[in-house]
Amino acid sequence: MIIRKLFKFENTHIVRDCSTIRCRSSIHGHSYKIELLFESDFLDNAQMVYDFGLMKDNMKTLVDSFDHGITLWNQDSDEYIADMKKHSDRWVVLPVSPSCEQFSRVIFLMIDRVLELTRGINGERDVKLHSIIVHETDTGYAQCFREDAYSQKMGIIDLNDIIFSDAIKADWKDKDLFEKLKRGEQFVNPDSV
Ligand SMILES: Nc1nc2c(c(=O)[nH]1)N=C([C@H](O)[C@H](O)COP(=O)(O)OP(=O)(O)OP(=O)(O)O)CN2
Repeated sequence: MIIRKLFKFENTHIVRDCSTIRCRSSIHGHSYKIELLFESDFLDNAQMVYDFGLMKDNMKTLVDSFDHGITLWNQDSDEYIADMKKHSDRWVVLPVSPSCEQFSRVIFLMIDRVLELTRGINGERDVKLHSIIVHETDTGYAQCFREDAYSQKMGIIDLNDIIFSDAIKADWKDKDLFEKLKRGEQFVNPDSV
């Protein structure tokens, strides 16, 4: 069975080198819709695959980190990156260009790591991240499956190369969340949310 949780955020970017002129030459924003799809053959003690409420802790924190921020590609010009950081407290630097394809890969890697490191305490079994869908507009989306997220052909993405600004981290309940994720520390789900 597959279950799906939808999150939303507002984010701005420029996507260098694409064919769409407005997209490559003007900073613009999107109201992103992010779908997290999980699968399991089993149900937990509440006869759910994975309680939606549990997704509103670390998973939502990471997705919401992009809200009202600008996403920057670390290969963009130093001048552009410095200027954007000067005018926006909330920025994320990625090792990849912020197309919706790469957004979906980045978010897959983060959510997959959270799931891998989180111990469920309500009988959750064999829950796997099926895919991430990133809707950039009402008419265009990318869906990332496991093989895409870890694809050498598309380029390996290293979590160590993702940088959240201090203003973003200041909003996190656990300021050390991403460091813990990168170090592989275990999380335990609460019994109530
Ligand atoms: N495969 C991709 N194509 C495009 C991406 C992308 O991430 N992946 N991104 C863009 C731009 O960001 C652009 O803002 C969105 O393009 P488009 O779908 O053309 O947006 P519109 O709102 O103009 O779409 P309509 O269907 O005409 O309303 C470009 N391409």
